Amino acid sequence: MTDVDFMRRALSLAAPGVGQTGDNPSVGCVIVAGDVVIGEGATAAGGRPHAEEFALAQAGERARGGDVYVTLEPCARRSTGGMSCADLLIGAGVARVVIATGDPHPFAAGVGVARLRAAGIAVTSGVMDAEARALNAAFFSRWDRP
Ligand SMILES: Nc1c(N[C@@H]2O[C@H](COP(=O)(O)O)[C@@H](O)[C@H]2O)[nH]c(=O)[nH]c1=O
Repeated sequence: MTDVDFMRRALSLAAPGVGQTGDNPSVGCVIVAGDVVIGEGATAAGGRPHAEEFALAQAGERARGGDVYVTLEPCARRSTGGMSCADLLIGAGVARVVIATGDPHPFAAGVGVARLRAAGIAVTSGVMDAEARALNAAFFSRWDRP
């Protein structure tokens, strides 16, 4: 299985939620140990919880050292005041995060990636970028506006 295979699975988790997540984009997340999926999830209807929260809850302790595939840069701040997904991933001890595309929202906008890297997590971005942007086209056209 390749990065593209797992990202395709994450995108397919996010697809049914498009249009149901309010102001939030619909995001998919898959956590893998070796080649085995140990957790997965998508943004809940209404926009919360986030995809990573579901996937981490399912993976539990097995997430340590795992690879995470997520269709959007993990958030670095929450409007609800809870833990950001970047901090949750760091706390879980994952080894690598593969991201389809950056989050233009001011609650992430490069800060999520920078925080993961500062914590020693390997980050790869741009895997199926165009597909991820097309999936949440309304969200991206709203935030990418100058
Ligand atoms: N839906 C979604 C994200 N959405 C992003 O999270 C931020 C808003 O957080 P909040 O208002 O607290 O729900 C904002 O940057 C938005 O683009 N992020 C993720 O890591 N995973 C998810 O599943």
